[in-house]
Amino acid sequence: MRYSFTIRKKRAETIMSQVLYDEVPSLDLADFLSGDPQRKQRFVEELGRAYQNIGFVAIKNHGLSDALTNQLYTTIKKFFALPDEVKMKYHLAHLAGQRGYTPKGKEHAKGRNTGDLKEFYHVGQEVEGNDPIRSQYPDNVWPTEIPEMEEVCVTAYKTLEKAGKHMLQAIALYLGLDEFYFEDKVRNGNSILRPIHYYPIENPDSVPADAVRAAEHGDINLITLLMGASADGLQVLRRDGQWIPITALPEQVVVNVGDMLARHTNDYLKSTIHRVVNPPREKMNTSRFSIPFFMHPRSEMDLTVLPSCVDASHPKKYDDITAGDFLNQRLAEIGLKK
Ligand SMILES: O=C(O)CCC(=O)C(=O)O
Ligand SMILES: [Fe+2]
Repeated sequence: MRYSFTIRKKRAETIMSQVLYDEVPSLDLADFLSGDPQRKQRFVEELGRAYQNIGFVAIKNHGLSDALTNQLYTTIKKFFALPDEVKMKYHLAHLAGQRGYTPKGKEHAKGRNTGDLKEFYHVGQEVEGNDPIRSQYPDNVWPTEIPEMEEVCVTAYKTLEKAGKHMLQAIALYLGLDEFYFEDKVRNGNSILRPIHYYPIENPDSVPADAVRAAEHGDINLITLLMGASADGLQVLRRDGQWIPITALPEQVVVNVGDMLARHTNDYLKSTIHRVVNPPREKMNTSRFSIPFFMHPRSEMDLTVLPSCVDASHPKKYDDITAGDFLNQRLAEIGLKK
């Protein structure tokens, strides 16, 4: 039986408001794509329930092969192993970190001044077809020292983008929208693949006392698909204030709700605060790598709160804004844009 969105929402809220997850739920994207209406519906319900609560799931069968994953890690490790002065050739300050390399300690979480203990590389959309949006995006930059980086990163980008579109179809169904509601909004969207290196620190006393790998934050975008989250350190903040470690398996990708989707749904779906904590002092001299894919829509997407997410007990919390304006606001707040 299918409930209307409002009834389903109320029912889920009464049942689920008591639930505190001890771990992030695991789902199989193959269920959604199986062609079996019941399996598909179950995926939608479980995903929605997780997103109303903890804001994170771990999924398998996302389409990224082990071979591609390994190739991607090998490639980005080679890049980050280059000397800082070589990597700095790919730091393009005028692009607000949108493309290429961002050096150590540059980005900080919203509301903080101390930079995170990380360096990263941004890969943006390679526009397909004759879409005039091409003129909005800066070109990708590719390090000449690592010739395979372009192909590996673009292939991973397109694969994660496809998985992200399927996740958005499931989200749209959960919200009582047309399954393809997000399709035209994310076509040639402003998504970013961000390989991150949390670099080794030989002397922990040499960094500010409050410096962490990634300080607590919510992601800016619609949804994030995160590879490599299984390495120790990533934690999500549960509603009761407790930090829950993410324990994804190597074959899983973690997919979480970002602030744009939370805003569009009036916080019906939760953009949960998360962080990457430092290892114990004696292990500060080790590296950690992760590769989030931040799925952004086209800048013109209207993030105005969906009318179906507003009622007497959930008044509209956010002003109307486009995705492009929201992104610019947030880039300034995290130190990447003036
Ligand atoms: O490195 C991780 O596991 C998470 C990174 C993250 O949350 C981010 O870059 O937004
Ligand atoms: Fe994040």
